[in-house]
This record gives sequence, structure tokens and C-alpha cells, in this order.
Amino acid sequence: MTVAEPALAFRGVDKRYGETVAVEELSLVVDPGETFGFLGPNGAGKTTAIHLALGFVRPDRGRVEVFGHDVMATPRQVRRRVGVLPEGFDGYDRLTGREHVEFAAASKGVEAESSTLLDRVGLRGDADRRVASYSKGMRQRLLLAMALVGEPELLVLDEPATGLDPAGTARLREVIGAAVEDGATVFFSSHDLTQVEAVCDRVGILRDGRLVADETVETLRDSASARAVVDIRTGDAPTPLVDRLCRLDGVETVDVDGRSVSVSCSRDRISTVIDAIGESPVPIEGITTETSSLEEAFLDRTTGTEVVE
Ligand SMILES: Nc1ncnc2c1ncn2[C@@H]1O[C@H](COP(=O)(O)OP(=O)(O)OP(=O)(O)O)[C@@H](O)[C@H]1O
Repeated sequence: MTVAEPALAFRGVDKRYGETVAVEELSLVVDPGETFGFLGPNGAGKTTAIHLALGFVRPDRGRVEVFGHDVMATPRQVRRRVGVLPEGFDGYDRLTGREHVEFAAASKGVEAESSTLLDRVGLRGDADRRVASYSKGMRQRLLLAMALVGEPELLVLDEPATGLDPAGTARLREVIGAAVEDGATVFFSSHDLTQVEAVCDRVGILRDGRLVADETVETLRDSASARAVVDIRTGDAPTPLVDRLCRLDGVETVDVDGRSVSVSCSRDRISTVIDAIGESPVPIEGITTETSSLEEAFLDRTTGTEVVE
């Protein structure tokens, strides 16, 4: 019996650009058939990690493997098995959609059914128009068609939903679902939680180049449902209240915007927070409590405990 190699593995990877640490001590394994969401705010290091996975940049330390192959040692073999939707590529205005797909096939050394692929992303009727006349969303769909050339075993998608309208995002989800059904692994980088939640099995969260979470979407949801946000509207400057709230156990963030204060805490600390508000000398005009969403769970992991004013 052979044990399947991970589709993608970062093994203790560091990457710096001059003084900037883009990725630090990144260790992460994505198994074949998984749909992995790679989340993080702007500048967290997602694109750098993707460039490392594709062998576009060399790690300063550690190694990256695709299906067990070191991407720096065997870049060609690796790229043949990978389909990439890069961030920030708009295509070539003078070429048609079909020519883009044919170009992608030629550079990969494979045949491509351009009509089928363009149909899959909803561009069949526009296949022979020049990309100059494509909208942002159409360009993004075209990039997805190019990524699908050669039926890649690993699809690496960097912010694939950029510029897509709701129909486009639904189509993207459908295409990803079909690829996974055919046995592909998907590595999906995004700062858009809704997308990730809808599509992925597992999520890695990157913050300042470091992986701060690696868990299933279900676990992330559970940790979100164990949490709450208390929003307070004060009738006066809230500083004494904020000081008091910041000292409470179980309070994770206190955000202040004028006379609005938003406290994020574990659900079992809500009553303590409410008591502290009642005991504070600051007049209160209103309080609302919400249990937190996946989005808050994400933000907590990516911003940590802090006061934002
Ligand atoms: N070629 C480069 N030269 C210098 N610094 C770079 C380079 N590429 C990335 N960086 C820096 O590395 C850090 C990580 O950037 P990266 O683009 O990987 O983040 P990201 O998570 O993809 O962000 P975004 O969501 O904005 O695309 C940033 O501080 C960025 O300025």
C-alpha cells in the first residue's frame, strides 16, 4: 500500500524581502482532495506563500513540496500538475479569451478544449472577443478557465473572487466543487470569509507571515459561537469605562469609536461585562449584545487583543 503524499506541504519556511518578514516558520500540510482556505488580512503573506508553493521565489529556510516533490528542485514537473489563478493579472488586451486559454495550454504542453473550459466559467459567448472589451469579472472568469487547463491535480487560487458579481461567485463555487469531485486539491487564498466558509473544508489563518490557526471551518465556527460582542453607546467620553473593561478577564478586544465602545469577549463573560458597564461612572445610552460570527473569530485571530481608537 502506498501512502499518498500531501498535495502541498510547507516545511518550516521563512521568506524575507530585505527587512520585511513576509513568511515566517510556515509549516502546513494540505492533503489530496482537500479544499484549503488560506485567510489573512492584506500584507499577511498569502501571495508570498503562493509564490513559494509555485517555486517563483526561493525560501530563505525550509522547503515547499508539491505531491512530495521539492518545488525548487523539480519546478517543471510540479507546474505541470498545478493550475494557478494569480492575483493581479488582467490578461492581454489584444488577445481573445480563447487565445488566452490556448496560450495557457501551449505553455503547459497540453491540449485544451478551449470552448469547454470557457463554457465552464460562463464565457462561451465571449470566447472570440478581445480581452480589451472584457469587464473585470470576465477577466477573472477567464483566469479561472486558464487555471483549469490540463485538469490540474492542485488548483492554487489567489483571491479568485476579486471583481466577481454574485453569479460569478456562484459559478466559481460550482467550478471548484466540480474540480474537487474530480479529485483535485484546492488551495484558495482570500480575505473574504464568506467565500472560504462556503467552499473550504479547512482554514489556515496567516498573520504577519505566521500561521495563527489551522483548523476545520466547523471548529472555527464553533469557536465563533462561543464568543460574543457587546456594543455600548455612552453619553459621555468612555475612557473610564474602557479602562475598566480592558482590565476584565475574558475580554479580548475593546474597540472605541467616539462614544461607541465594542467589547469582544467569551460568551460566558457577558454578564461580567454588563456588570462592569453598570458599575462604571460613565452614563450609558444603550447596550446591545450579539454572539459573534465567523468573521469575528477570524478578526480575533488576525488582530489579537488590542484597543483600537
Ligand atoms: N517582491 C517584494 N518585495 C518586497 N516586499 C514584498 C514583496 N512581496 C511582498 N512583500 C512584502 O511581504 C509582505 C507580505 O506580502 P504578501 O503580498 O505576501 O501579502 P498578502 O497576504 O498576499 O497581501 P494582500 O492580501 O494585500 O495581497 C508585505 O509586507 C509585502 O509588502
